Amino acid sequence: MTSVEEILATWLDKFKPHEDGALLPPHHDHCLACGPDNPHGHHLVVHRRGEEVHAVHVFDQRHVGAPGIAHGGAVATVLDDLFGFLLYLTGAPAVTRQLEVRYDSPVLLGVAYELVAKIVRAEGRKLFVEAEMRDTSGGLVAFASALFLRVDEAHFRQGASNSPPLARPI
Ligand SMILES: CCCCCCCC/C=C\CCCCCCCC(=O)SCCNC(=O)CCNC(=O)[C@H](O)C(C)(C)COP(=O)(O)OP(=O)(O)OC[C@H]1O[C@@H](n2cnc3c(N)ncnc32)[C@H](O)[C@@H]1OP(=O)(O)O
Repeated sequence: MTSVEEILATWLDKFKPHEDGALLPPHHDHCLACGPDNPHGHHLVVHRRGEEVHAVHVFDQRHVGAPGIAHGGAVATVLDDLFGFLLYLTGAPAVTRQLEVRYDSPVLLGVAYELVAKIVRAEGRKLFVEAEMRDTSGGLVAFASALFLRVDEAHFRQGASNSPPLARPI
């Protein structure tokens, strides 16, 4: 498991400019939504597309809610994390202060969906963002809006003494 200090050591590199079309780096290797080394994760892969970020994503049986349908919390996780890739376009880390998800249609397991997120407005530390998830016919299946707040390194150091986690499942 990567420690907070190891993540901090490489984090600022990720905020260097990324070209249009570039593959954007995961937040860290064990991030629940985008970390390639998290066996429970979504392994979200995200590219920059102009001033937006873009992904094609398939939920699998690990994310099941009702049979055959993705759990709403899993959908929210992916949308929240997609917003986290917009931060690479802003040049500064931020965290979710509020997230709202509208579920328009069931998100089916094993089916590809297209996700796009953008910054709607920036006011000081505040970033107002929106995302859409569409099926291959272009139908809107989910819409999310969120407020992210810029934070400094001290915010992330709050997890340092707990990484890897001290608590164990009982
Ligand atoms: C440089 C080094 C970097 C190192 C990086 C290390 C590794 C990083 C690894 C991975 C990063 C992953 C990145 C993306 C992953 C996906 C996103 C997530 O899952 S993030 C996790 C979930 N979120 C939290 O855990 C936040 C928990 N909350 C907090 O810690 C605090 O609430 C915090 C810091 C976010 C804000 O606290 P306050 O006390 O600083 O600020 P307040 O007072 O709440 O609000 C500031 C302003 O915002 C307004 N505000 C608050 N809520 C609002 C709302 N709902 N609508 C409109 N305005 C609102 C307020 O009125 C205020 O405005 P006025 O400054 O006075 O103008």
